[in-house]
Amino acid sequence: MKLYEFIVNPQARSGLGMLTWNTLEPELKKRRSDYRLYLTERKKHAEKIAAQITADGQEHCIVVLGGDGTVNEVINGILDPGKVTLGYIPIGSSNDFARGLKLPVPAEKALEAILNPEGVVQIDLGVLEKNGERRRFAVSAGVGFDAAVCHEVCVSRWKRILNRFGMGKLTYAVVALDRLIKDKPVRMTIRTDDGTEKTFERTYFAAFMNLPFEGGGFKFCPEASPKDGMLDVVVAHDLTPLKILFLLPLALLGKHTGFREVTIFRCRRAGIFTEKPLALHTDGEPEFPRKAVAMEISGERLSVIGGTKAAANRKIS
Ligand SMILES: Nc1ncnc2c1ncn2[C@@H]1O[C@H](COP(=O)(O)OP(=O)(O)OP(=O)(O)O)[C@@H](O)[C@H]1O
Repeated sequence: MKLYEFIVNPQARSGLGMLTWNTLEPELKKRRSDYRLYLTERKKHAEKIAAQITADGQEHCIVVLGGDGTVNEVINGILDPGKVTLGYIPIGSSNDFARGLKLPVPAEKALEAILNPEGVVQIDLGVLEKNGERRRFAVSAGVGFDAAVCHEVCVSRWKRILNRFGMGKLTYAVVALDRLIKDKPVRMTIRTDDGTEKTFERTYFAAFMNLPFEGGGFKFCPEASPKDGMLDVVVAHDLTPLKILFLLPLALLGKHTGFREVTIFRCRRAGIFTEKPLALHTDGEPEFPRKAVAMEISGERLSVIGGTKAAANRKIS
């Protein structure tokens, strides 16, 4: 019988993680499923747990119950992504991993799809490289404004307050407005693996995307695919704050792409250079600010349990 290793973030979405686990565990017991439970106790604990589980070099089925941040920690702890099948029960505030892969969101449905899998999707993983250190990402990594928003969301009391009303996603909008007033755009140069160099004089952010959505549903790179071995890059530059306010709602629908202040391109690897250290994130988790970083598609692939048969076989664009 398959052993499911459940890594549960009890604090995801301000405590919903534990409540959700408590409603799902009886179902596992009823079905006599073979499972082990690991509750995360602090930041980066999921990474340690995933490292311990996979240290034997064998194949494992790891089920994550949490948000995008917990998924990020788990993929960074895994020894060899090629030997892991990942199930996901999305209960975070943003859920861009589930959204991008069209995974079922209601916890009962997500569990059902994991226990009775009708297919898996093989996805690429991205890597952010800084000072010799490598961090994998599944959804996206960003430099600048979007990362500064992630930093602030992590410490924001708004997230706790809005999560109580099931509106945690709104935190990103509230914090983004605040940053918009405070942050000044900077000069950024991006060098890609095909030898192209692009310089943007007044850059708000650059996001390197493996999946189409980040920030709780912003469809920044509508064509991003986790299966094409490429990163889709979106750069927001030369904007006025007013124009950003105009474009952000359009970005929820992926309708921001035709504007000249939004540059989108594709690459396998990119070096990013800025005049001052900028905030960074991988899958919404803040990283230490740097002036020079690299992003790339890692070449590793991870199997993710799909939803229904239709979802598992559906072409993920
Ligand atoms: N027991 C814990 N106490 C406090 N923080 C924890 C605990 N376990 C994990 N964490 C941290 O909680 C953070 C957020 O977790 P997660 O991403 O799962 O939920 P979320 O923030 O609600 O969702 P999303 O990332 O989708 O917005 C992660 O940075 C993780 O390290």
